[in-house]
Amino acid sequence: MTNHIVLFEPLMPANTGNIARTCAGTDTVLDLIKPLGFSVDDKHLKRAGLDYWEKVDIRYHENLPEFLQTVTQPEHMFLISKFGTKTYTDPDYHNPKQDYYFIFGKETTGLPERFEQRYAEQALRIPQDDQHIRALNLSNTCAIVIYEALRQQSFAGLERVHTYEHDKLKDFKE
Ligand SMILES: C[S@@+](CC[C@H](N)C(=O)[O-])C[C@H]1O[C@@H](n2cnc3c(N)ncnc32)[C@H](O)[C@@H]1O
Repeated sequence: MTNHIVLFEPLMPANTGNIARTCAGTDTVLDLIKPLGFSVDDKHLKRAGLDYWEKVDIRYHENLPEFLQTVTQPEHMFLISKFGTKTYTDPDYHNPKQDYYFIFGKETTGLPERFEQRYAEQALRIPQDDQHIRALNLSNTCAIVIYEALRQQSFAGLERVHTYEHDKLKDFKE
């Protein structure tokens, strides 16, 4: 089973850097659909994700149709959209034989309307107060959704208990 975070035409390097860090920490593949709003040498991207970039399985796609050709199980592809009529916690993500794809829109305009309409049944919303904000921050939504999938997968492959030499809860150091 592989989880994928898919970013459609991301614009802001700091967001993508943060998301790369989340991917590195959760063994999640990062699919980037071009055009990107930054160069991979961008200093903001590096500042947000430099230590992690090399540790992430990053796959670049020239455009949305090209990305879609790589999805072997379209029924396990989810559009993360505030227009979704289902909640991101509704689907079952726990099957170890499946790959799961979570597709996020660009910071300004989200996902293309036609794409949202075509896969409306697979669009998931993260509940929010629409009177106060128009949308959540992209990198936060990635973390929210991937951790729900991981929770359902019993955090397989991740350390539930830390492996650090120094234990702040136990070792007392002046
Ligand atoms: C800043 S939002 C873009 C908002 C854009 N105006 C739109 O129409 O979607 C960037 C991306 O974050 C995700 N997002 C933000 N808030 C969300 C929410 N409440 N539910 C689901 N996805 C959300 C979506 O993937 C969205 O495409």
